[in-house]
Parts: sequence; C-alpha cells; structure tokens
Amino acid sequence: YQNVTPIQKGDHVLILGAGVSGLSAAYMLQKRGVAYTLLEARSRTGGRILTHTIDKDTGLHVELGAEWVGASHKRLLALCKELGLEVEDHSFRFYSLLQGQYTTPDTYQPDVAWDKKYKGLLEGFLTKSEKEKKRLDKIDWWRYLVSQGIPDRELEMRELNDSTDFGESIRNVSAYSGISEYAGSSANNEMDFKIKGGNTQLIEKLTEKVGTDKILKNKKVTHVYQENKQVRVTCKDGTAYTGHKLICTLPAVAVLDIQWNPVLPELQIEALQQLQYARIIKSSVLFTERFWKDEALSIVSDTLPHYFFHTTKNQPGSKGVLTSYTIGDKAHIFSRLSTEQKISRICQSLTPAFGDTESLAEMAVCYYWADDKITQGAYAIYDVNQWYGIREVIAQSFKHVVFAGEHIAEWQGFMEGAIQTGEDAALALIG
Ligand SMILES: Cc1cc2nc3c(=O)[nH]c(=O)nc-3n(C[C@H](O)[C@H](O)[C@H](O)COP(=O)(O)OP(=O)(O)OC[C@H]3O[C@@H](n4cnc5c(N)ncnc54)[C@H](O)[C@@H]3O)c2cc1C
Repeated sequence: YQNVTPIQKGDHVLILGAGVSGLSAAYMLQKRGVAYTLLEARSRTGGRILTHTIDKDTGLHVELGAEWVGASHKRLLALCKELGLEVEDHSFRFYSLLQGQYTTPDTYQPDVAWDKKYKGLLEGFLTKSEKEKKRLDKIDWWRYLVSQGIPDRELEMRELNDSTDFGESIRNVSAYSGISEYAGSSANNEMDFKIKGGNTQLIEKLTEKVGTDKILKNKKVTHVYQENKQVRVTCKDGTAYTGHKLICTLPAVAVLDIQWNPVLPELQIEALQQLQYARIIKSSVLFTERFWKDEALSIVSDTLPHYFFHTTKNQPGSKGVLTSYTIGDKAHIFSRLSTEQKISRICQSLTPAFGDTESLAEMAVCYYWADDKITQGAYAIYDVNQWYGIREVIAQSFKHVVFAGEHIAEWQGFMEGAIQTGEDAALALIG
C-alpha cells in the first residue's frame, strides 16, 4: 500500500463488499474512530464464508465456503481471540482410494528417497533470492516436480492432494505458488481448526462490532466516480453514496463488472481479466449414521467426487456429514448432476471402503462456486508468470481507491489473506 494519501480528520470511507476482508477493514476503521459505510451486493454478509445448518433437528452444520483455520493464520487466530470465538480441532487423517483400492493412513508407504528430497526443496526455498523465486514463477508446479525427479506414484498423489488445495490441476499453478504454499504451511497444511459453531460466527461477531446500521445489503455497486476530493458510487437500485476514500474488496470479476470513471488503468484491467478462479463444488451428504467410524476420516481419491472428509467432526450426535470437495474439470462435470445423482455417485465411489451406503443418505446440500454469479469461482489461482506478473498490478491503488481481498494477499486463497489485506488497506488510509 505505497503511494496512498491518508485520510484527513472527518473523512468518510466507503467499503465495497461485506465479506471478511471488508468487515476487517471496517473493524479497523471503527477502532480508530474513522467513519465508514459498507455496501454489499448480496442479501447477506460473509461472502465466501458460508455456514449452513444441514439438519435443523440436530443443528449439524457444514461449511459451504471456507472450512479450515490454519495454525499459521496468526491474524485470523488473533481476531477470533479478540472476539471471544473458540477454535476447535478440525484436522484429518488421510486415507486413499485409488483404482478402487482403499488404503488406511498407517499402510501407506511413502517413497523415502523422494520424501527426503522434497523436504530439502521446501527448506531450500526459504533461502531463495527474489531472482530465483521469479524463475520458479515461470514454470508450472507439475513440470517443476517432474524436473526434480518425482516418482510417478508420488506425482499422482501430489496432483490429487495439491489440486484439492489450489482447486485446479497443478499444471495450472506456478511452481512459485506451489512451493511457497507448502514451504510456509503448518504440518497439517493449514487444515488445523475451525471456528466452534461454524465459521460464520466470525462474520456475526464482526458485524456486531462494525454496526449493522453501517452495513447496507442488497447494494450492488455498478459505478464508481472519482472526483477531485471525493468518490461517489451508484448501486443497481439507483441509490448513491459519497465518501472521501474507498476500499474495494471485491473479487476480480466483480471489479471488472463495475463502470469506473475515470477508467481503471489498462494494465490493471488486463491483469484482472487474466486472473482465474478455481472451480470447486462442495457437496455435503447427511447420513443417518457415521459408518466411517473414524471421526477424523478424510479420503483422497481418483474418483469424480475427488476428496472426502467428515465435516461434522466434533459435532454431537449419531448422524454425520461427509463432504466431497471436487475441483477443476471434475467439479464442472459433477456440478451438472442432479442432487440424487451426486449422492449416488458419492456413495458408489465410497463402496470399496464401506460397501453400499446409499440407503443411509438422507439428503445433500451442494454449492458450486463457479456458478456463483458474484465470484464466479472459489478463490484466485495464480498460473505461470502470474504471481510476479499480475498480482502487484491488480493490487495497485487508483486515486481515492485502495484494493483488498483474498486474491491479492500473501496468504492468498485463505481467510487470513482477506483479513490481512482488509486491515492493511484501512491502516494505509489511516496513515
Ligand atoms: C469452496 C471454498 C473453500 C475455501 N476454503 C478455505 C479454507 O479452508 N480456509 C480458508 O482460510 N479460506 C478458504 N476459502 C477462502 C475464503 O473463503 C476467502 O479467502 C475469503 O472468505 C474471501 O474473503 P473476501 O472478503 O476477500 O471476499 P468475499 O468473501 O468474496 O467478499 C467480497 C464481497 O463483495 C461482495 N460484492 C461483490 N460485488 C459487489 C458489488 N458490485 N457491490 C457490492 N458488493 C459486492 C460479495 O457479495 C462479497 O460479499 C475457501 C473458499 C471457498 C469458496
């Protein structure tokens, strides 16, 4: 946030988007006594944090958006503490289901020599120069691993595991993005905790602090006019709001959807157009019993539903929910099935592990983020040449406007990154 002119006493800040980034920005401004208004297109706050009660009788809930709080996510953890929210263990054991063969974690035999080499590559990354990091950004993660001699079976596992993290094949991920993610992550790869009662608790607490009267819902901003000393926005419903500065936390497609006057710099528009968002569908199936027995069950598979985990771990009762987390091309194909077909497909995929379970499935709730009209994807994915090529350009402030959000953060793709950029944008304006 260089070259940002700070606000003056009495100035008013407009914040576009009441996801966790916009709410964190507002909370920071509120603590510093700065006036603000949040404008949110949806009829709810939270954006890509979306807890859903799947079974009203038992209160079992699932996360349709962000799931895990990582052990390295210091700002998120500090915010939870400050707001009196408890985080609970949400880590899993990894089973695998490959070519119809079900394998328990204790029987999986990693390739010892490759394991050692891989650990060395991650450690080595931490001392790499900027020049070397930029070089890594020029090739994809898959090709980089091949160039380092990864055995075929390990490559297959990395593709299945890492594509779950990135939401697309690792051929669409720059080697810089891949290695920096794993070199900087906790032992559980940031799949450590979740907020007790659901991640939406964070949104509710932030909303309380920020003030419901300051958050205007159903306000889809369509135009941003920047004048000499102020910024004016108009919304789809014809209403208009004025401020002295603006924090824009919208995902790339939503930024491009706005008519900017004056227009955004051409390079920034091109960069926003190049940024892809991962195709992810989460399908949560409610079962009448937890036939999988292991509360910490998760299964990496080569089947269409891709990755399964026991979402209701730590939630009481005999009923339970398995969520399938399907990515990329698979997500698109899976999303086009009816809910009944999705349940069947999930149960069929699990047959080698548990036999016929379809009669135990009560219902399912599915959310395909690529079909979300506002985000058009789950989270940003930085392809070859993009981390160093376009991220900074997208993040560049423009007159009275400062940008924030998951897609431009160091902890990109995580709640942590959304919070960090929201807070930092507010601090940059405060000066
Ligand atoms: C399937 C999935 C799984 C995930 N898993 C994890 C995880 O395990 N751990 C983790 O930490 N993170 C995870 N994430 C990422 C995390 O959800 C995001 O990083 C974070 O919630 C993004 O917050 P944000 O405020 O930047 O964006 P958003 O939450 O998208 O907020 C932007 C807001 O802007 C609003 N908006 C858009 N256009 C306009 C407009 N024109 N006018 C007004 N408002 C507008 C939107 O409605 C939205 O509310 C996951 C995300 C998804 C989708």
